[in-house]
Amino acid sequence: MTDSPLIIAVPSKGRLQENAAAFFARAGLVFTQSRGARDYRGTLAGVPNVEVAFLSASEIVNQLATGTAHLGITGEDLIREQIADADATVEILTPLGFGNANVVVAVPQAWIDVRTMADLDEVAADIRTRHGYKMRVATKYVNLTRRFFAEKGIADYRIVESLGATEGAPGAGSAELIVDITTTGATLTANALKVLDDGVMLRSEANLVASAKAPWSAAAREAATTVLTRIAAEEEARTSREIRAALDPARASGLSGILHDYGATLPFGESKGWETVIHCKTSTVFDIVAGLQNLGAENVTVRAFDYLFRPTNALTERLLRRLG
Ligand SMILES: Nc1ncnc2c1ncn2[C@@H]1O[C@H](COP(=O)(O)OP(=O)(O)OP(=O)(O)O)[C@@H](O)[C@H]1O
Ligand SMILES: O=P(O)(O)OC[C@H]1O[C@H](OP(=O)(O)OP(=O)(O)O)[C@H](O)[C@@H]1O
Ligand SMILES: [Mg+2]
Repeated sequence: MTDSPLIIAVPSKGRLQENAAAFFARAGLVFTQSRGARDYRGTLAGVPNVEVAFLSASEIVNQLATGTAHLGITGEDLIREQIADADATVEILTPLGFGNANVVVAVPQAWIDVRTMADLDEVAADIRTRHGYKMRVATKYVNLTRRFFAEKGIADYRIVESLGATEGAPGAGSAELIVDITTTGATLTANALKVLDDGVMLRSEANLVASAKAPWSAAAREAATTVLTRIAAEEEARTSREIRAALDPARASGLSGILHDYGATLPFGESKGWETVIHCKTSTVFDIVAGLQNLGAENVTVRAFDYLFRPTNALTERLLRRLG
């Protein structure tokens, strides 16, 4: 236990696989897969005490919840659906900007008078009197659906658990409406379904998630710190730029206003001569360049980085704070 390795769960199939692999690669984290192994497992090149488990997005949630894996990439929809008290069990370290999809309530387009969740009350009553059964909702998001319908005051319905092709259920006659995940809406449209106006239950994306239940040995913490530090350095690099310019020392006092206005810094301290080096957020580059030119700066260059390592980073801090 004192030196049990860090286990990172990575999507091995489906919507998140490619983006997750690209995300780790950008951070300089390269998987080496042990071929022929019984287990679908790997390691991280150059980072000791790490085991990589290649799993489906839904199994990753299970392993984070039970503490079998320490870190994982998975969709927030699955976290909220599969873990009853997610905030007590896992720490969502950061959203990753891919795997975006909404969990929605959708009904047949033919129901022209049904636009909101409140309208479902009348639909349920109508189905009861006409057919003698409860309104049926097809979904694999059973827990999210129960929670959302309760919040909206809809109680007279029954869930029909669906394991695939949920959008086909109304057409097939096995349910009246559905709850499912959607990105482009193409599948809903192809099945003549529409999302209710207030029917977006959750806006989901892929997240980097830590388990609060896993055995966080000293070795696992150290490996996690290495991994998170690289991920943070890649993100910091992507969102930062370096500006270099020749600035007359006699006019350098004008610099502090610019730095203050745009939250920029002098990474090497105040310039001794003409050469001035600034770090700033990517979005502020051209405003700062204009400010420098107003001060008479010349030969202004802007550069991007591969990695930018700061003394601390939000990801590692967040994890260590949670682990106590
Ligand atoms: N259409 C979509 N666009 C973007 N992300 C999606 C989409 N559908 C699902 N996702 C995200 O990817 C996660 C995994 O979905 P995916 O369908 O790839 O899983 P899977 O491993 O194929 O498992 P299953 O066979 O149960 O669907 C979803 O829970 C969601 O977070
Ligand atoms: O809004 P859209 O862009 O059309 O995407 C939505 C579809 O994508 C997912 O299915 P997937 O293709 O993963 O197949 P699955 O049902 O086998 O998981 C989801 O379950 C929807 O059916
Ligand atoms: Mg799928």
